[in-house]
Amino acid sequence: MNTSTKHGLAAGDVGRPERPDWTIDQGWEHYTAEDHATWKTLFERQTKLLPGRACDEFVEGMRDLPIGPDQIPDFRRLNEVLMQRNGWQIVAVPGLVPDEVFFEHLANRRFPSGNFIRQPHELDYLEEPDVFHDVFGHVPMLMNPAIADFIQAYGQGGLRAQQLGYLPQLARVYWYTVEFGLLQQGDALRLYGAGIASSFTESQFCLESASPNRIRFELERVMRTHYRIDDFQESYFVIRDLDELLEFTQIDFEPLYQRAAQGTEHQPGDVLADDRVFARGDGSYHLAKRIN
Ligand SMILES: C[C@H](O)[C@H](O)[C@H]1CNc2nc(N)[nH]c(=O)c2N1
Ligand SMILES: N[C@@H](Cc1ccccc1)C(=O)O
Ligand SMILES: [Fe+2]
Repeated sequence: MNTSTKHGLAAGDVGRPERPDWTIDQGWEHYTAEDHATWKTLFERQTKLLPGRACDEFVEGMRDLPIGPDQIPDFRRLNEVLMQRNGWQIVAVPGLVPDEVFFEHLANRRFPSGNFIRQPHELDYLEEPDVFHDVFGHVPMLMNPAIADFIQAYGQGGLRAQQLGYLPQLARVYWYTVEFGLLQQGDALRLYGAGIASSFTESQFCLESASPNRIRFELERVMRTHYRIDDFQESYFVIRDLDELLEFTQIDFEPLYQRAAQGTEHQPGDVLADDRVFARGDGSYHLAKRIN
């Protein structure tokens, strides 16, 4: 089987996963020199940007992992470290997998990662998560105990939200935390979301541009808020620290889902009267009482 094709499927097998859980071999031996060179380009430009922008926990996770510029990481080696640290492992998948498959993996502390890498002409934009987004963006954070437990609980919560019929509300929580979350670190804001940690342009935009809103995270508010998949976020939501995520795992989401689904939905750029918004002055952020 040629596992280096984008979807990792053998000929004649198109559209059908080889295993019911959609996992495939990473096929590390099949990466080409060009694939490794793409990784190196992405790794080097992103590593320069992240000090002072990514939270300390991201930098520490990266430091402790066998992830470097020269090669696309081998999941077998990542798993030795991750498994020993907190029982998580990476499994290779051909791209986006169905929601229930995704949740089932997360609930069992398996993180599905695309095995393919983007093409040189799509360094800044791609539609499906590739190995750079999944490994560079997500895996350092998975080394952190709070994120490790939160993402497992999200998998369990996903299966429940599906049964209750509130998947859109739950997916927004994931989007505005694990993918695009900011947190407070001293007087500054830092990024911890993988979607911004792995993006050359958005890792700068989310912290330095005057244009997006940076709003104190509030669960029900986030559950009501649509997000953009085709452009920079218009709003980022800010948590106090990663332990705040653990508090969410203890909350029964069902009543929040019900209220969020009945109430008004918000567009990505909306700022509401009750929002607490971070404003920037003199290089540090402070929480404005209210901006409107
Ligand atoms: C709602 C859910 O979190 C989301 O849509 C899932 C679906 N399948 C996925 N599949 C992969 N490989 N990676 C992902 O991030 C997701 N996200
Ligand atoms: N506590 C949530 C589950 C969950 C945990 C963590 C993140 C998201 C959701 C529930 O009751 O369903
Ligand atoms: Fe992601």
